[in-house]
Amino acid sequence: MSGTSMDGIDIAHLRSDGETIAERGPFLFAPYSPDFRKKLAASLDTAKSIEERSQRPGDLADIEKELTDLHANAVARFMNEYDLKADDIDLIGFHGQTVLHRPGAGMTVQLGDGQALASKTGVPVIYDMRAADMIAGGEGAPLAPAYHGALARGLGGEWPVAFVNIGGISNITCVAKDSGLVAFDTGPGNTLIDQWVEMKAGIPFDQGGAIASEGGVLRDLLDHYLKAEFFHAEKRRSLDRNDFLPPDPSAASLEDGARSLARLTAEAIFTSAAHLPEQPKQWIICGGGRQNIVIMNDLEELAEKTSASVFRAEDLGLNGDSMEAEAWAFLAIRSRKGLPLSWPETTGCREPVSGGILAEP
Ligand SMILES: Nc1ncnc2c1ncn2[C@@H]1O[C@H](COP(=O)(O)OP(=O)(O)OP(=O)(O)O)[C@@H](O)[C@H]1O
Ligand SMILES: CC(=O)N[C@H]1[C@@H]2OC[C@@H](O2)[C@@H](O)[C@@H]1O[C@H](C)C(=O)O
Repeated sequence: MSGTSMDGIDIAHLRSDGETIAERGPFLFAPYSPDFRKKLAASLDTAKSIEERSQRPGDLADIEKELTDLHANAVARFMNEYDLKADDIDLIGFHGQTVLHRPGAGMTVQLGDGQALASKTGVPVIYDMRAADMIAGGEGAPLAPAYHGALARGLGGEWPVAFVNIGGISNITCVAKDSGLVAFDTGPGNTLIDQWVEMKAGIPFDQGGAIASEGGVLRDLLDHYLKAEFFHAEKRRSLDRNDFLPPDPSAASLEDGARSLARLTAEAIFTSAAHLPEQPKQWIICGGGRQNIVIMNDLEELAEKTSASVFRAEDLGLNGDSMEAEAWAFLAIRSRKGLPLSWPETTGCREPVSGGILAEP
């Protein structure tokens, strides 16, 4: 799995029948080099000219090849580190890198050559898992909810339970005790914070929220984002990384900007969650944003108003870094068995729909 923050490749090993989780295995993160991150960032602009999803304008074909090779190398490292052979792995779930996501136009593009990954690793690969959902009228995202639902069944405590993934973009899955899942993207996660600290100080992210904790919230800056139609529209929709852009560098000091954008991440989650049929009693936070103490404190403050509790995934024995990669393994198994990856309540598709393409080595 390589997410919208474009920081690297997450690899997780999962044993499951696509319904329940038998075992969560080891995890490895293979970071991209600063050079490759730059290439990926530039590829988002190049991808804007794509009119048909198989097109690879400019250097996108080269980047796709490099990305696939990096994934194959990361899989080899993972197998070596954990003493696994190709025969020990039934399937690889391959997300690829989203470079364009336009649900309104029914188009989502992930770079990544599933066939080449299967040939290089010697393991069957399931890839392109978002496309079928879009053909069925869905947003193409989020897809992790199927896995959040399976994880929730193993938890105790009060219901409903919400899983919030704070990655580049944030998304929520709300699981009620006796009914299905409701899920949607909630707004900016870490991307704006990453872009802001990069722009102002040349650093890739605000480690631990240290910069934000030195700043103050600029309410006007925050309200400008929260006024966006995305938060108030009747219909929930999925986000492209470029749907929200960072503030102008002159808009704030480094610290106040980081503080305000951290607050935005937290308030965006609660503003979007107001569209849920029922408010969660437990909030489980995963994704890199859970490491930002300022975001976490803001979430706790906002949850207190509804007498709900906020947990880091680790508090409940889960792994907030590997969860998305585990989800892609789980989805690959479901795809192989023809089980749904998405439902009307998770992506807005017309009926439950499976998806993904199988590539044999
Ligand atoms: N120690 C940390 N302190 C603060 N922020 C962190 C820390 N570690 C990671 N992050 C943030 O988390 C981001 C990566 O999160 P994650 O890997 O969950 O995103 P992703 O999976 O790429 O995105 P998405 O879920 O949107 O697809 C980084 O870009 C950074 O902003
Ligand atoms: C198009 C796309 O890649 N969307 C990502 C992105 O990152 C978070 C959020 O936006 C979510 O909708 C999705 O990823 C997660 C893993 C998902 O589909 O569940």
